Amino acid sequence: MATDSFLASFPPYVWLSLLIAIPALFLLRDVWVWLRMPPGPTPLPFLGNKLQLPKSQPWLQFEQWSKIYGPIFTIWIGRKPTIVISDPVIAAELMEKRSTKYSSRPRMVAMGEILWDGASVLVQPYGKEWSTRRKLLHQALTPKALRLYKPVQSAEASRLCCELLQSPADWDKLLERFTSSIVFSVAYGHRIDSLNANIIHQRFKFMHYSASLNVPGKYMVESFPILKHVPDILAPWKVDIKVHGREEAAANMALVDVVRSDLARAKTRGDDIPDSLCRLLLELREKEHIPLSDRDFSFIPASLFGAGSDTTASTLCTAFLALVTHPEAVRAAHEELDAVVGSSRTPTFSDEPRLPYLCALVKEVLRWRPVAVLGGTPHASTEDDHYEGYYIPSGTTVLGNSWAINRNEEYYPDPDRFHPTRFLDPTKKAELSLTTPEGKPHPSKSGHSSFGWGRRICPGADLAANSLFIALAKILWAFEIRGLKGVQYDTFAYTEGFNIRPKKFECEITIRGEAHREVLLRELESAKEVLEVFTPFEES
Ligand code: HEM
Repeated sequence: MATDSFLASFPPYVWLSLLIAIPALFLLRDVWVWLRMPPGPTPLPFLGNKLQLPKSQPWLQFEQWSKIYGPIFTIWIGRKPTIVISDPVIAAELMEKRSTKYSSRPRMVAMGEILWDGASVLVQPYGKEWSTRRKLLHQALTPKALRLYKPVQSAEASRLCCELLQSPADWDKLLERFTSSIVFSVAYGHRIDSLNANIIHQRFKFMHYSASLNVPGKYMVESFPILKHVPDILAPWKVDIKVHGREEAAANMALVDVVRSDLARAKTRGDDIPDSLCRLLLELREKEHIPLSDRDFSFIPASLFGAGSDTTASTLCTAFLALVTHPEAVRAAHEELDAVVGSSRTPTFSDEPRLPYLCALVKEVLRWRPVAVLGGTPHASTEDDHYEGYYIPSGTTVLGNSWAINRNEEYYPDPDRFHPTRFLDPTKKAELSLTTPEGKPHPSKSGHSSFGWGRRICPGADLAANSLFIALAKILWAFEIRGLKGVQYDTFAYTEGFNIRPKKFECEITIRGEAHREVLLRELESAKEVLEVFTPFEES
Protein backbone atom coordinates (compact mmCIF):
# COMPACT_ATOMS: atom_id res chain seq x y z
CA MET A 1 0.00 0.00 0.00
CA ALA A 2 2.80 2.37 1.01
CA THR A 3 4.62 1.71 -2.29
CA ASP A 4 1.39 2.28 -4.26
CA SER A 5 0.79 5.67 -2.72
CA PHE A 6 4.48 6.54 -3.15
CA LEU A 7 4.28 5.74 -6.89
CA ALA A 8 0.97 7.57 -7.21
CA SER A 9 2.58 10.67 -5.75
CA PHE A 10 4.82 10.98 -8.88
CA PRO A 11 3.59 13.82 -11.12
CA PRO A 12 2.59 12.78 -14.69
CA TYR A 13 5.68 14.39 -16.24
CA VAL A 14 7.86 11.90 -14.30
CA TRP A 15 5.89 9.01 -15.79
CA LEU A 16 6.11 10.55 -19.24
CA SER A 17 9.87 11.04 -18.90
CA LEU A 18 10.28 7.42 -17.80
CA LEU A 19 8.16 6.27 -20.73
CA ILE A 20 10.52 8.06 -23.08
CA ALA A 21 13.76 7.46 -21.17
CA ILE A 22 13.54 3.66 -20.82
CA PRO A 23 13.05 2.91 -24.54
CA ALA A 24 15.60 5.61 -25.36
CA LEU A 25 18.17 3.88 -23.14
CA PHE A 26 17.47 0.55 -24.84
CA LEU A 27 17.76 2.23 -28.21
CA LEU A 28 21.05 3.92 -27.30
CA ARG A 29 22.45 0.59 -26.18
CA ASP A 30 21.29 -1.08 -29.44
CA VAL A 31 22.84 1.69 -31.56
CA TRP A 32 26.09 1.40 -29.61
CA VAL A 33 26.20 -2.38 -30.26
CA TRP A 34 25.04 -1.99 -33.89
CA LEU A 35 27.86 0.47 -34.69
CA ARG A 36 30.49 -1.95 -33.42
CA MET A 37 29.13 -5.17 -34.97
CA PRO A 38 29.85 -6.36 -38.54
CA PRO A 39 27.91 -4.20 -41.03
CA GLY A 40 24.58 -5.24 -42.54
CA PRO A 41 21.27 -3.87 -43.78
CA THR A 42 20.18 -0.93 -41.62
CA PRO A 43 17.76 -2.08 -38.90
CA LEU A 44 14.72 -0.17 -37.62
CA PRO A 45 14.55 0.60 -33.88
CA PHE A 46 13.07 -2.38 -31.97
CA LEU A 47 11.92 -4.10 -35.19
CA GLY A 48 15.39 -4.70 -36.57
CA ASN A 49 15.40 -6.06 -40.14
CA LYS A 50 12.15 -8.00 -39.72
CA LEU A 51 10.44 -6.11 -42.56
CA GLN A 52 13.34 -6.74 -44.95
CA LEU A 53 13.49 -10.50 -44.35
CA PRO A 54 11.85 -12.47 -47.16
CA LYS A 55 9.05 -14.86 -46.18
CA SER A 56 10.57 -17.63 -48.27
CA GLN A 57 14.07 -18.94 -48.97
CA PRO A 58 15.92 -16.38 -46.77
CA TRP A 59 19.26 -17.99 -47.68
CA LEU A 60 19.00 -16.42 -51.16
CA GLN A 61 18.58 -12.91 -49.71
CA PHE A 62 21.44 -13.63 -47.27
CA GLU A 63 23.65 -14.62 -50.20
CA GLN A 64 22.80 -11.29 -51.90
CA TRP A 65 23.54 -9.34 -48.73
CA SER A 66 26.89 -11.11 -48.37
CA LYS A 67 27.85 -9.61 -51.75
CA ILE A 68 27.01 -6.12 -50.46
CA TYR A 69 28.12 -6.26 -46.81
CA GLY A 70 30.80 -8.93 -46.94
CA PRO A 71 31.23 -12.56 -45.84
CA ILE A 72 30.20 -11.78 -42.26
CA PHE A 73 27.27 -9.42 -41.76
CA THR A 74 24.71 -8.64 -39.08
CA ILE A 75 20.93 -8.70 -39.23
CA TRP A 76 18.63 -7.86 -36.33
CA ILE A 77 15.50 -9.82 -35.45
CA GLY A 78 13.80 -7.30 -33.17
CA ARG A 79 16.52 -6.35 -30.68
CA LYS A 80 18.49 -9.58 -31.13
CA PRO A 81 21.51 -9.59 -33.43
CA THR A 82 22.33 -12.50 -35.73
CA ILE A 83 25.58 -12.76 -37.65
CA VAL A 84 25.43 -14.54 -40.97
CA ILE A 85 28.63 -16.12 -42.31
CA SER A 86 29.18 -16.90 -45.99
CA ASP A 87 32.85 -17.85 -46.00
CA PRO A 88 34.13 -21.26 -44.82
CA VAL A 89 37.31 -19.82 -43.26
CA ILE A 90 35.37 -17.35 -41.11
CA ALA A 91 32.87 -20.07 -40.14
CA ALA A 92 35.76 -22.33 -39.09
CA GLU A 93 37.58 -19.48 -37.28
CA LEU A 94 34.56 -18.67 -35.10
CA MET A 95 32.70 -21.98 -34.69
CA GLU A 96 35.73 -24.29 -34.65
CA LYS A 97 38.86 -22.42 -33.50
CA ARG A 98 36.86 -20.36 -30.98
CA SER A 99 34.40 -23.14 -30.24
CA THR A 100 34.36 -22.52 -26.47
CA LYS A 101 32.56 -19.25 -27.24
CA TYR A 102 30.35 -20.25 -30.18
CA SER A 103 28.89 -23.69 -29.39
CA SER A 104 25.58 -22.86 -27.76
CA ARG A 105 22.11 -22.62 -29.31
CA PRO A 106 19.76 -19.64 -29.29
CA ARG A 107 17.04 -20.03 -26.69
CA MET A 108 13.97 -21.82 -28.11
CA VAL A 109 11.54 -21.59 -25.23
CA ALA A 110 8.40 -23.20 -26.70
CA MET A 111 10.19 -26.11 -28.39
CA GLY A 112 13.34 -26.70 -26.34
CA GLU A 113 12.12 -25.80 -22.86
CA ILE A 114 8.34 -26.36 -22.70
CA LEU A 115 7.86 -29.19 -25.21
CA TRP A 116 11.06 -31.16 -24.61
CA ASP A 117 11.91 -29.81 -21.16
CA GLY A 118 15.59 -29.55 -22.11
CA ALA A 119 15.88 -33.22 -23.14
CA SER A 120 16.84 -32.81 -26.80
CA VAL A 121 20.54 -32.61 -27.67
CA LEU A 122 19.78 -30.65 -30.87
CA VAL A 123 18.60 -27.44 -29.22
CA GLN A 124 20.28 -27.73 -25.84
CA PRO A 125 22.50 -24.83 -24.73
CA TYR A 126 26.23 -25.53 -24.48
CA GLY A 127 27.12 -26.97 -21.07
CA LYS A 128 27.21 -30.11 -18.96
CA GLU A 129 23.68 -31.33 -19.81
CA TRP A 130 24.47 -31.11 -23.52
CA SER A 131 27.92 -32.72 -23.25
CA THR A 132 26.53 -35.71 -21.27
CA ARG A 133 24.12 -36.45 -24.11
CA ARG A 134 26.61 -35.74 -26.85
CA LYS A 135 29.19 -38.14 -25.29
CA LEU A 136 26.58 -40.90 -25.16
CA LEU A 137 25.72 -40.35 -28.82
CA HIS A 138 29.42 -40.51 -29.70
CA GLN A 139 29.87 -43.83 -27.87
CA ALA A 140 27.34 -45.38 -30.23
CA LEU A 141 28.75 -43.72 -33.35
CA THR A 142 32.47 -44.55 -33.03
CA PRO A 143 34.24 -45.95 -36.12
CA LYS A 144 33.94 -49.40 -34.50
CA ALA A 145 30.18 -49.01 -33.98
CA LEU A 146 29.77 -47.66 -37.53
CA ARG A 147 31.36 -50.86 -38.85
CA LEU A 148 28.65 -52.85 -37.04
CA TYR A 149 25.92 -50.89 -38.83
CA LYS A 150 27.39 -51.36 -42.33
CA PRO A 151 25.81 -54.79 -43.04
CA VAL A 152 22.31 -53.43 -42.43
CA GLN A 153 23.03 -50.34 -44.56
CA SER A 154 24.25 -52.56 -47.37
CA ALA A 155 21.29 -54.96 -47.09
CA GLU A 156 18.82 -52.06 -47.04
CA ALA A 157 20.50 -50.59 -50.14
CA SER A 158 20.08 -53.95 -51.94
CA ARG A 159 16.42 -54.00 -50.91
CA LEU A 160 16.02 -50.41 -52.11
CA CYS A 161 17.32 -51.38 -55.57
CA CYS A 162 14.84 -54.25 -55.82
CA GLU A 163 12.02 -51.92 -54.80
CA LEU A 164 13.14 -49.44 -57.49
CA LEU A 165 13.02 -52.29 -59.96
CA GLN A 166 9.38 -52.95 -58.99
CA SER A 167 8.03 -49.40 -58.74
CA PRO A 168 10.48 -46.85 -60.14
CA ALA A 169 7.84 -44.08 -60.12
CA ASP A 170 7.79 -44.19 -56.30
CA TRP A 171 11.52 -43.52 -56.06
CA ASP A 172 11.26 -40.64 -53.56
CA LYS A 173 9.04 -42.62 -51.14
CA LEU A 174 11.37 -45.61 -51.47
CA LEU A 175 14.35 -43.44 -50.54
CA GLU A 176 12.45 -42.27 -47.49
CA ARG A 177 11.65 -45.81 -46.38
CA PHE A 178 15.31 -46.72 -46.87
CA THR A 179 16.64 -43.95 -44.63
CA SER A 180 13.88 -44.45 -42.01
CA SER A 181 14.66 -48.14 -41.81
CA ILE A 182 18.39 -47.52 -41.40
CA VAL A 183 17.84 -44.94 -38.68
CA PHE A 184 15.45 -47.24 -36.77
CA SER A 185 17.72 -50.26 -37.19
CA VAL A 186 20.69 -48.26 -35.90
CA ALA A 187 18.69 -46.63 -33.10
CA TYR A 188 16.58 -49.58 -31.88
CA GLY A 189 17.52 -52.71 -33.87
CA HIS A 190 14.12 -52.81 -35.66
CA ARG A 191 13.54 -52.18 -39.35
CA ILE A 192 10.80 -50.29 -41.22
CA ASP A 193 9.11 -52.23 -44.01
CA SER A 194 6.62 -49.56 -45.00
CA LEU A 195 6.06 -45.85 -44.54
CA ASN A 196 2.62 -46.90 -43.29
CA ALA A 197 4.16 -48.29 -40.11
CA ASN A 198 2.47 -46.75 -37.03
CA ILE A 199 5.81 -45.65 -35.70
CA ILE A 200 6.50 -43.57 -38.83
CA HIS A 201 3.13 -41.81 -38.62
CA GLN A 202 3.80 -41.08 -34.99
CA ARG A 203 7.35 -39.73 -35.59
CA PHE A 204 6.17 -37.48 -38.44
CA LYS A 205 3.40 -36.16 -36.19
CA PHE A 206 5.96 -35.26 -33.50
CA MET A 207 8.29 -33.67 -36.06
CA HIS A 208 5.56 -31.54 -37.60
CA TYR A 209 4.31 -30.40 -34.21
CA SER A 210 7.76 -29.36 -32.99
CA ALA A 211 8.44 -27.54 -36.28
CA SER A 212 5.10 -25.71 -35.90
CA LEU A 213 6.33 -24.24 -32.60
CA ASN A 214 9.42 -22.82 -34.19
CA VAL A 215 7.69 -20.22 -36.34
CA PRO A 216 9.09 -16.72 -35.63
CA GLY A 217 6.48 -14.49 -33.97
CA LYS A 218 4.07 -17.37 -33.16
CA TYR A 219 4.69 -17.33 -29.38
CA MET A 220 5.29 -14.19 -27.29
CA VAL A 221 7.27 -16.35 -24.88
CA GLU A 222 10.19 -16.32 -27.35
CA SER A 223 10.52 -12.52 -26.93
CA PHE A 224 9.54 -12.53 -23.24
CA PRO A 225 10.79 -15.83 -21.76
CA ILE A 226 9.41 -14.85 -18.35
CA LEU A 227 5.95 -15.80 -19.73
CA LYS A 228 7.07 -19.40 -19.44
CA HIS A 229 6.38 -19.08 -15.70
CA VAL A 230 2.74 -17.95 -16.10
CA PRO A 231 0.60 -20.56 -14.25
CA ASP A 232 -0.86 -23.22 -16.56
CA ILE A 233 -4.41 -22.19 -15.69
CA LEU A 234 -3.82 -18.80 -17.32
CA ALA A 235 -1.86 -20.15 -20.27
CA PRO A 236 -3.79 -22.76 -22.31
CA TRP A 237 -1.14 -22.52 -25.09
CA LYS A 238 1.42 -23.82 -22.60
CA VAL A 239 -0.82 -26.71 -21.48
CA ASP A 240 -1.26 -27.74 -25.12
CA ILE A 241 2.52 -27.80 -25.70
CA LYS A 242 3.09 -29.75 -22.48
CA VAL A 243 0.46 -32.37 -23.43
CA HIS A 244 2.27 -32.92 -26.74
CA GLY A 245 5.60 -33.06 -24.90
CA ARG A 246 4.31 -35.75 -22.53
CA GLU A 247 2.97 -37.78 -25.47
CA GLU A 248 6.33 -37.66 -27.25
CA ALA A 249 8.28 -38.53 -24.08
CA ALA A 250 5.97 -41.51 -23.41
CA ALA A 251 6.47 -42.75 -26.99
CA ASN A 252 10.26 -42.39 -26.67
CA MET A 253 10.28 -44.35 -23.40
CA ALA A 254 8.07 -47.05 -24.92
CA LEU A 255 10.70 -47.54 -27.66
CA VAL A 256 13.44 -47.99 -25.07
CA ASP A 257 11.18 -50.54 -23.34
CA VAL A 258 10.95 -52.48 -26.61
CA VAL A 259 14.75 -52.86 -26.67
CA ARG A 260 14.81 -53.62 -22.92
CA SER A 261 12.39 -56.53 -23.46
CA ASP A 262 14.36 -57.66 -26.54
CA LEU A 263 17.45 -57.87 -24.35
CA ALA A 264 15.62 -59.70 -21.54
CA ARG A 265 14.11 -62.19 -24.00
CA ALA A 266 17.47 -62.81 -25.64
CA LYS A 267 19.02 -63.46 -22.21
CA THR A 268 16.36 -66.04 -21.31
CA ARG A 269 16.58 -67.79 -24.66
CA GLY A 270 20.34 -67.53 -24.90
CA ASP A 271 20.23 -65.97 -28.40
CA ASP A 272 21.27 -62.48 -29.53
CA ILE A 273 19.64 -59.28 -30.76
CA PRO A 274 21.07 -56.78 -33.28
CA ASP A 275 23.58 -54.13 -32.24
CA SER A 276 21.83 -50.80 -31.88
CA LEU A 277 22.49 -47.46 -30.26
CA CYS A 278 19.75 -48.07 -27.68
CA ARG A 279 21.10 -51.53 -26.81
CA LEU A 280 24.61 -50.13 -26.44
CA LEU A 281 23.40 -47.35 -24.14
CA LEU A 282 21.27 -49.71 -22.02
CA GLU A 283 24.26 -52.04 -21.57
CA LEU A 284 26.46 -49.06 -20.69
CA ARG A 285 23.87 -47.93 -18.15
CA GLU A 286 24.16 -51.28 -16.38
CA LYS A 287 27.91 -50.85 -16.05
CA GLU A 288 28.17 -47.16 -15.15
CA HIS A 289 26.06 -44.36 -13.79
CA ILE A 290 24.46 -42.23 -16.51
CA PRO A 291 23.14 -39.03 -14.93
CA LEU A 292 19.88 -38.94 -16.92
CA SER A 293 16.29 -39.79 -15.97
CA ASP A 294 14.52 -42.53 -17.99
CA ARG A 295 12.72 -39.79 -19.88
CA ASP A 296 15.86 -37.86 -20.82
CA PHE A 297 17.71 -41.09 -21.65
CA SER A 298 14.95 -42.07 -24.09
CA PHE A 299 15.46 -38.85 -26.10
CA ILE A 300 18.98 -39.91 -27.16
CA PRO A 301 18.08 -42.77 -29.53
CA ALA A 302 14.92 -40.85 -30.49
CA SER A 303 17.02 -37.91 -31.72
CA LEU A 304 18.32 -40.07 -34.58
CA PHE A 305 15.04 -40.10 -36.48
CA GLY A 306 14.41 -36.35 -36.29
CA ALA A 307 17.99 -35.47 -37.20
CA GLY A 308 19.00 -38.33 -39.47
CA SER A 309 16.16 -39.70 -41.58
CA ASP A 310 14.72 -36.76 -43.49
CA THR A 311 18.17 -35.16 -43.95
CA THR A 312 19.61 -38.28 -45.59
CA ALA A 313 16.49 -38.92 -47.72
CA SER A 314 16.44 -35.31 -48.92
CA THR A 315 20.15 -35.53 -49.84
CA LEU A 316 19.39 -38.64 -51.92
CA CYS A 317 16.52 -36.78 -53.66
CA THR A 318 19.05 -34.03 -54.49
CA ALA A 319 21.36 -36.71 -55.91
CA PHE A 320 18.56 -37.86 -58.25
CA LEU A 321 17.96 -34.28 -59.42
CA ALA A 322 21.69 -33.81 -60.02
CA LEU A 323 21.95 -37.07 -61.98
CA VAL A 324 18.90 -36.31 -64.10
CA THR A 325 20.27 -32.88 -65.02
CA HIS A 326 23.93 -33.92 -65.41
CA PRO A 327 24.00 -37.12 -67.54
CA GLU A 328 27.80 -36.88 -67.83
CA ALA A 329 28.02 -37.66 -64.09
CA VAL A 330 25.91 -40.82 -64.57
CA ARG A 331 28.20 -41.89 -67.43
CA ALA A 332 31.37 -41.32 -65.40
CA ALA A 333 29.95 -43.27 -62.44
CA HIS A 334 28.94 -46.16 -64.71
CA GLU A 335 32.41 -46.26 -66.25
CA GLU A 336 34.08 -46.44 -62.84
CA LEU A 337 31.65 -49.04 -61.46
CA ASP A 338 31.94 -51.24 -64.55
CA ALA A 339 35.74 -51.14 -64.41
CA VAL A 340 36.07 -51.79 -60.67
CA VAL A 341 33.04 -53.93 -59.79
CA GLY A 342 31.97 -55.53 -63.09
CA SER A 343 28.49 -56.89 -63.70
CA SER A 344 28.49 -60.07 -61.64
CA ARG A 345 27.95 -58.44 -58.22
CA THR A 346 26.86 -55.10 -56.76
CA PRO A 347 29.36 -52.73 -55.10
CA THR A 348 30.11 -53.14 -51.38
CA PHE A 349 31.74 -50.98 -48.72
CA SER A 350 35.06 -52.73 -49.35
CA ASP A 351 35.07 -51.25 -52.89
CA GLU A 352 35.01 -47.71 -51.49
CA PRO A 353 38.79 -47.02 -51.72
CA ARG A 354 38.72 -48.01 -55.40
CA LEU A 355 35.71 -45.85 -56.26
CA PRO A 356 37.10 -42.30 -55.97
CA TYR A 357 34.62 -40.83 -58.47
CA LEU A 358 31.68 -42.19 -56.48
CA CYS A 359 33.10 -40.84 -53.21
CA ALA A 360 33.58 -37.47 -54.92
CA LEU A 361 30.01 -37.65 -56.23
CA VAL A 362 28.68 -38.10 -52.66
CA LYS A 363 30.64 -35.02 -51.52
CA GLU A 364 29.40 -33.02 -54.50
CA VAL A 365 25.76 -33.92 -53.73
CA LEU A 366 26.24 -32.65 -50.17
CA ARG A 367 27.90 -29.46 -51.46
CA TRP A 368 25.62 -28.73 -54.42
CA ARG A 369 22.37 -28.34 -52.48
CA PRO A 370 23.04 -28.60 -48.71
CA VAL A 371 19.92 -30.01 -47.03
CA ALA A 372 20.55 -28.05 -43.82
CA VAL A 373 20.61 -24.92 -45.92
CA LEU A 374 21.32 -22.43 -43.12
CA GLY A 375 23.68 -24.74 -41.25
CA GLY A 376 20.93 -26.69 -39.45
CA THR A 377 20.11 -25.38 -35.99
CA PRO A 378 21.88 -22.03 -35.44
CA HIS A 379 24.81 -21.62 -33.05
CA ALA A 380 24.85 -18.93 -30.33
CA SER A 381 27.77 -17.23 -28.60
CA THR A 382 28.20 -17.37 -24.83
CA GLU A 383 30.96 -14.74 -24.37
CA ASP A 384 31.70 -11.31 -25.81
CA ASP A 385 34.21 -11.55 -28.66
CA HIS A 386 35.99 -9.50 -31.35
CA TYR A 387 36.60 -10.53 -34.95
CA GLU A 388 38.63 -8.41 -37.39
CA GLY A 389 37.92 -5.34 -35.26
CA TYR A 390 34.18 -6.02 -35.00
CA TYR A 391 32.38 -6.66 -31.73
CA ILE A 392 30.25 -9.79 -31.33
CA PRO A 393 28.31 -9.66 -28.05
CA SER A 394 27.54 -12.72 -25.95
CA GLY A 395 24.14 -14.14 -26.91
CA THR A 396 24.52 -13.41 -30.64
CA THR A 397 22.88 -15.97 -32.92
CA VAL A 398 25.33 -17.33 -35.51
CA LEU A 399 24.13 -18.66 -38.84
CA GLY A 400 26.50 -20.43 -41.19
CA ASN A 401 24.81 -19.90 -44.56
CA SER A 402 25.74 -23.29 -46.04
CA TRP A 403 23.99 -22.31 -49.27
CA ALA A 404 26.32 -19.35 -49.81
CA ILE A 405 29.38 -21.10 -48.37
CA ASN A 406 28.94 -24.09 -50.67
CA ARG A 407 28.48 -21.81 -53.68
CA ASN A 408 31.42 -19.54 -52.87
CA GLU A 409 33.21 -19.25 -56.23
CA GLU A 410 36.64 -18.86 -54.70
CA TYR A 411 36.40 -22.45 -53.49
CA TYR A 412 34.01 -23.91 -56.04
CA PRO A 413 34.37 -22.34 -59.49
CA ASP A 414 31.17 -22.65 -61.56
CA PRO A 415 29.26 -23.58 -58.38
CA ASP A 416 25.91 -24.47 -59.99
CA ARG A 417 27.47 -27.14 -62.12
CA PHE A 418 27.23 -30.56 -60.49
CA HIS A 419 30.85 -31.50 -60.96
CA PRO A 420 32.16 -34.37 -58.76
CA THR A 421 35.69 -34.17 -60.19
CA ARG A 422 36.21 -30.92 -58.27
CA PHE A 423 36.76 -33.26 -55.31
CA LEU A 424 39.34 -35.43 -57.09
CA ASP A 425 43.06 -34.82 -57.24
CA PRO A 426 44.30 -33.32 -60.52
CA THR A 427 44.99 -36.76 -62.05
CA LYS A 428 41.23 -37.40 -61.60
CA LYS A 429 42.10 -41.05 -61.14
CA ALA A 430 42.89 -42.44 -57.77
CA GLU A 431 43.25 -40.44 -54.61
CA LEU A 432 40.33 -38.54 -53.25
CA SER A 433 41.62 -35.04 -52.61
CA LEU A 434 40.57 -33.29 -49.42
CA THR A 435 40.56 -29.89 -51.05
CA THR A 436 39.29 -28.72 -54.41
CA PRO A 437 42.08 -28.55 -57.02
CA GLU A 438 40.41 -25.76 -58.97
CA GLY A 439 39.51 -23.52 -56.05
CA LYS A 440 41.17 -22.39 -52.81
CA PRO A 441 41.94 -25.07 -50.19
CA HIS A 442 38.88 -25.55 -48.00
CA PRO A 443 39.35 -25.43 -44.19
CA SER A 444 37.18 -28.51 -43.57
CA LYS A 445 38.82 -31.88 -44.15
CA SER A 446 35.71 -33.09 -45.96
CA GLY A 447 35.99 -30.20 -48.44
CA HIS A 448 32.50 -28.84 -47.66
CA SER A 449 30.58 -27.51 -44.66
CA SER A 450 27.28 -29.35 -45.00
CA PHE A 451 27.55 -31.14 -41.65
CA GLY A 452 28.12 -27.97 -39.60
CA TRP A 453 31.00 -26.89 -37.41
CA GLY A 454 33.10 -27.50 -34.31
CA ARG A 455 31.66 -29.04 -31.18
CA ARG A 456 28.12 -29.02 -32.61
CA ILE A 457 29.13 -30.67 -35.90
CA CYS A 458 26.67 -33.38 -36.95
CA PRO A 459 27.49 -36.52 -34.89
CA GLY A 460 25.78 -38.66 -37.55
CA ALA A 461 27.91 -37.36 -40.45
CA ASP A 462 29.83 -40.61 -41.00
CA LEU A 463 26.74 -42.75 -40.64
CA ALA A 464 24.94 -40.54 -43.17
CA ALA A 465 27.93 -40.56 -45.55
CA ASN A 466 27.96 -44.39 -45.41
CA SER A 467 24.23 -44.56 -46.24
CA LEU A 468 24.71 -42.12 -49.13
CA PHE A 469 27.71 -44.00 -50.49
CA ILE A 470 26.20 -47.48 -50.44
CA ALA A 471 22.79 -46.38 -51.75
CA LEU A 472 24.24 -44.34 -54.64
CA ALA A 473 26.87 -46.97 -55.48
CA LYS A 474 24.26 -49.74 -55.78
CA ILE A 475 21.66 -47.57 -57.54
CA LEU A 476 24.16 -46.25 -60.10
CA TRP A 477 25.57 -49.75 -60.62
CA ALA A 478 22.08 -51.07 -61.39
CA PHE A 479 20.20 -48.28 -63.14
CA GLU A 480 20.11 -45.68 -65.86
CA ILE A 481 18.65 -42.50 -64.40
CA ARG A 482 17.40 -39.97 -66.96
CA GLY A 483 15.17 -36.95 -67.25
CA LEU A 484 11.86 -37.36 -69.09
CA LYS A 485 11.96 -36.21 -72.70
CA GLY A 486 10.79 -32.64 -73.17
CA VAL A 487 10.77 -31.82 -69.43
CA GLN A 488 12.79 -28.79 -68.29
CA TYR A 489 14.11 -29.45 -64.77
CA ASP A 490 14.54 -26.49 -62.43
CA THR A 491 17.51 -27.26 -60.18
CA PHE A 492 16.51 -24.41 -57.85
CA ALA A 493 12.94 -25.63 -57.25
CA TYR A 494 13.28 -26.61 -53.60
CA THR A 495 10.90 -26.83 -50.65
CA GLU A 496 10.88 -24.30 -47.79
CA GLY A 497 11.91 -24.90 -44.20
CA PHE A 498 15.02 -25.61 -42.13
CA ASN A 499 15.78 -28.69 -44.23
CA ILE A 500 15.20 -28.45 -47.97
CA ARG A 501 14.61 -31.05 -50.68
CA PRO A 502 13.83 -30.78 -54.40
CA LYS A 503 10.16 -30.24 -55.22
CA LYS A 504 8.56 -33.43 -56.51
CA PHE A 505 9.68 -34.41 -60.02
CA GLU A 506 9.43 -37.43 -62.27
CA CYS A 507 12.32 -39.25 -63.90
CA GLU A 508 13.09 -42.44 -65.76
CA ILE A 509 14.80 -45.22 -63.83
CA THR A 510 15.56 -48.34 -65.89
CA ILE A 511 17.69 -51.41 -65.22
CA ARG A 512 21.00 -51.38 -67.10
CA GLY A 513 20.71 -54.99 -68.30
CA GLU A 514 19.37 -58.46 -67.61
CA ALA A 515 22.60 -59.47 -65.84
CA HIS A 516 22.10 -56.55 -63.46
CA ARG A 517 18.50 -57.56 -62.74
CA GLU A 518 19.51 -61.15 -61.96
CA VAL A 519 22.30 -60.02 -59.62
CA LEU A 520 19.90 -57.71 -57.75
CA LEU A 521 17.36 -60.49 -57.25
CA ARG A 522 20.04 -62.98 -56.20
CA GLU A 523 21.59 -60.57 -53.70
CA LEU A 524 18.17 -59.77 -52.25
CA GLU A 525 18.17 -63.24 -50.72
CA SER A 526 21.33 -62.61 -48.70
CA ALA A 527 20.07 -59.11 -47.82
CA LYS A 528 16.91 -60.69 -46.41
CA GLU A 529 19.03 -62.89 -44.15
CA VAL A 530 20.77 -59.81 -42.71
CA LEU A 531 17.47 -57.94 -42.29
CA GLU A 532 15.61 -60.88 -40.73
CA VAL A 533 17.12 -60.27 -37.30
CA PHE A 534 15.88 -56.65 -37.33
CA THR A 535 12.21 -57.48 -36.77
CA PRO A 536 9.91 -54.86 -38.35
CA PHE A 537 7.73 -52.29 -36.62
CA GLU A 538 4.09 -53.03 -37.37
CA GLU A 539 2.01 -51.36 -40.07
CA SER A 540 -1.26 -49.65 -39.27
C1 HEM B 1 22.91 -36.05 -45.04
C2 HEM B 1 22.55 -36.18 -43.80
C3 HEM B 1 22.77 -35.18 -42.71
C4 HEM B 1 23.10 -33.85 -42.78
C5 HEM B 1 23.36 -33.01 -44.03
C6 HEM B 1 23.19 -33.35 -41.42
C7 HEM B 1 23.53 -32.05 -41.08
C8 HEM B 1 23.56 -31.57 -39.78
C9 HEM B 1 23.87 -30.21 -39.44
C10 HEM B 1 24.24 -29.11 -40.42
C11 HEM B 1 23.79 -30.11 -38.09
C12 HEM B 1 24.03 -28.85 -37.25
C13 HEM B 1 25.54 -28.75 -36.98
C14 HEM B 1 25.95 -27.48 -36.26
O1 HEM B 1 25.18 -26.99 -35.43
O2 HEM B 1 27.07 -26.98 -36.51
C15 HEM B 1 23.42 -31.42 -37.56
C16 HEM B 1 23.24 -31.69 -36.23
C17 HEM B 1 22.90 -32.94 -35.74
N1 HEM B 1 22.78 -34.11 -36.49
FE1 HEM B 1 22.94 -34.28 -38.50
N2 HEM B 1 22.91 -34.38 -40.56
C18 HEM B 1 22.66 -35.51 -41.29
C19 HEM B 1 22.40 -36.78 -40.80
C20 HEM B 1 22.37 -37.13 -39.47
C21 HEM B 1 22.22 -38.48 -38.97
C22 HEM B 1 22.14 -39.76 -39.81
C23 HEM B 1 22.15 -38.38 -37.60
C24 HEM B 1 22.00 -39.49 -36.61
C25 HEM B 1 22.91 -40.28 -36.22
C26 HEM B 1 22.29 -36.97 -37.24
C27 HEM B 1 22.27 -36.48 -35.96
C28 HEM B 1 22.45 -35.14 -35.62
C29 HEM B 1 22.33 -34.61 -34.27
C30 HEM B 1 21.97 -35.42 -33.02
C31 HEM B 1 22.63 -33.24 -34.34
C32 HEM B 1 22.66 -32.22 -33.19
C33 HEM B 1 24.08 -32.11 -32.62
C34 HEM B 1 24.22 -31.09 -31.51
O3 HEM B 1 23.45 -30.13 -31.45
O4 HEM B 1 25.15 -31.24 -30.72
N3 HEM B 1 22.42 -36.25 -38.41
N4 HEM B 1 23.29 -32.29 -38.62
